[in-house]
Amino acid sequence: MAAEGVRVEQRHGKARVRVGRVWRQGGDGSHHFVEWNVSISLLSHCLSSYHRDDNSDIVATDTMKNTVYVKAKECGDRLSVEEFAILLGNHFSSFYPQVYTAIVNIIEKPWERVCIDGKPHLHGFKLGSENHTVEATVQKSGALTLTSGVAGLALLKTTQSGFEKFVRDKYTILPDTRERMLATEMNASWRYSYESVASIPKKELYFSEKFMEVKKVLMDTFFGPPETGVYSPSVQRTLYLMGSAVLRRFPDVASIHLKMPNIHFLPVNLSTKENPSMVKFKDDVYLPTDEPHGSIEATLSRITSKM
Ligand SMILES: O=c1[nH]c(=O)c2[nH]c(=O)[nH]c2[nH]1
Repeated sequence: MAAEGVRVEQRHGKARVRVGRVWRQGGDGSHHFVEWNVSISLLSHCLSSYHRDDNSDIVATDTMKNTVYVKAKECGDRLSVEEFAILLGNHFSSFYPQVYTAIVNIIEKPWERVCIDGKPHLHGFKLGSENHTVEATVQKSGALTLTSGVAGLALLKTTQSGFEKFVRDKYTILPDTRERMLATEMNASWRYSYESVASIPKKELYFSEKFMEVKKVLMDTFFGPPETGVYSPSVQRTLYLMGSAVLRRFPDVASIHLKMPNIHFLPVNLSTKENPSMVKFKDDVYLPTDEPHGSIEATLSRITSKM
């Protein structure tokens, strides 16, 4: 809507609502625990608050924050972070007449059950490394887009990687190689094909299981078999193989975005006039670097033939 010749596109929400939830229902006395960082963004008809001093249509962001805790409390049974995001999105878009779209982002921290003397601890957890992310967009109609992801998955292999026959011009100094380290800190996100809240699988913890399986396919493809590995001719090629393996394996994944920075480990060579080979690089001593790094990303989806 335009007033006074000014168009307003707006949304409002609450960012970084942190919640921990324990479920103590295990028959064996075991506890389950999640830690979520929830961000909510609502698209709603509340232009009068921008145009005039009229807040009568605003859902207070403080109320959104409270709702996260109320809904966490109400979830008496364990649920996946995806289900919680959809539950919140569904609530906001259906409870308030003026809200037409709710976008819920959640980051789940990787708390993992510890093993003591080889035995899973009933209530002890340690923090792993990569986060589980989700974005659920829920429309008032019940239409859904659901994207899950893994953030900060650091992977490295010490061989079976090279880079050769690239563009060579007067600015190029990088030599061709068939022997280098390959390291990345990957962010991957994949969109599920479920298009409505009603159509998501009812199976308990379905998306938690999928998350583990997708991560496994990504890692298996990056590393190859344990004894032999698999040769990577470029980050681009490895990224493509990882993403297409996920599309092949999971019919309900419609597309996947992979962001794979190429984190460089530079060969170390040190010399003085007196000692020209103080340290001579023989694929052994490296200088790890954060910056600059290569940045390589792509989105893969199936080509559907229009027959
Ligand atoms: O796998 C790689 N892809 C590149 O695009 C690139 N560019 C570069 O300098 N090294 C590499 N390695």
